[in-house]
Amino acid sequence: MNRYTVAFAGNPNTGKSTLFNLLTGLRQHTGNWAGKTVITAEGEFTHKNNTYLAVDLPGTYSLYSNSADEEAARDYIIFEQPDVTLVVLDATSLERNLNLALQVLEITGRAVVCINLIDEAKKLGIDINLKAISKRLGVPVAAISARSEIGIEALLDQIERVATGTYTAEPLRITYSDEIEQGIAALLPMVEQTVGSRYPARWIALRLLDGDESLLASLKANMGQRNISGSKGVVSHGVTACH
Ligand SMILES: Nc1nc2c(ncn2[C@@H]2O[C@H](COP(=O)(O)OP(=O)(O)OP(=O)(O)O)[C@@H](O)[C@H]2O)c(=O)[nH]1
Ligand SMILES: [Mg+2]
Repeated sequence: MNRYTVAFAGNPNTGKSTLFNLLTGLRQHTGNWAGKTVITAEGEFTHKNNTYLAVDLPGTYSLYSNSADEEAARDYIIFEQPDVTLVVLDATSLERNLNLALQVLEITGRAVVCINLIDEAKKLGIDINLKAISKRLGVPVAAISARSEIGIEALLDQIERVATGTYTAEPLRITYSDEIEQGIAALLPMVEQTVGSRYPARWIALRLLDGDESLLASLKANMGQRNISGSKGVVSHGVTACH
């Protein structure tokens, strides 16, 4: 029996805590207003032969640095490196919700996309082509209703495939405008040299181009000041150069 970590990410109010409670038997607070989960809650569940540590992250619209919640969710995914990041989406607002999924996929391919509230989507006549979405995103996709307990076993099977490495992800890679891609290409070797292969260098380069000081501070805190400011001051230089 192996033990894996699964982080629950998603926009506010998409049912992360409802799913977390269903799986772990815990009672993380849920409700229909935004921003309830302010600290990460942890609980365990088992599926088939494996145990999973579930981590309920705060709801966020992005992994930029607009709020403490976004920084907490971002730092968890980057530095704790869960075996699986489960991105919980609201089936009734997929277009808006997919933005966060794309951001997660820029950081890690060890992800499962969970489309929740399919009971509500059904009522609205929304038909979701799971196969097409999964093919496009390059990671497993499951449709569930956490409240009505629909689709949970299939979701757990997908989590297992990613956790155990039996699913080979090909996470969608966004190609940006030429100007941004050139900036990434210029920064990438320096970022790779500074942070090593453990961290998502392309994504970090992208955030540094955007002047994300909070990410830089987190990198420094998590990797140690000496590594990151390094002999050449590589990453700091990247930030100032691109403002
Ligand atoms: N109809 C329906 N409602 C759901 C479902 N899952 C969750 N909900 C409801 O959606 C609301 C939000 O659920 P939460 O679990 O608190 O959402 P959350 O993603 O943890 O929210 P934050 O912690 O703010 O990010 C609650 O009223 C839930 O009962 C579902 O599958 N169907
Ligand atoms: Mg919650």
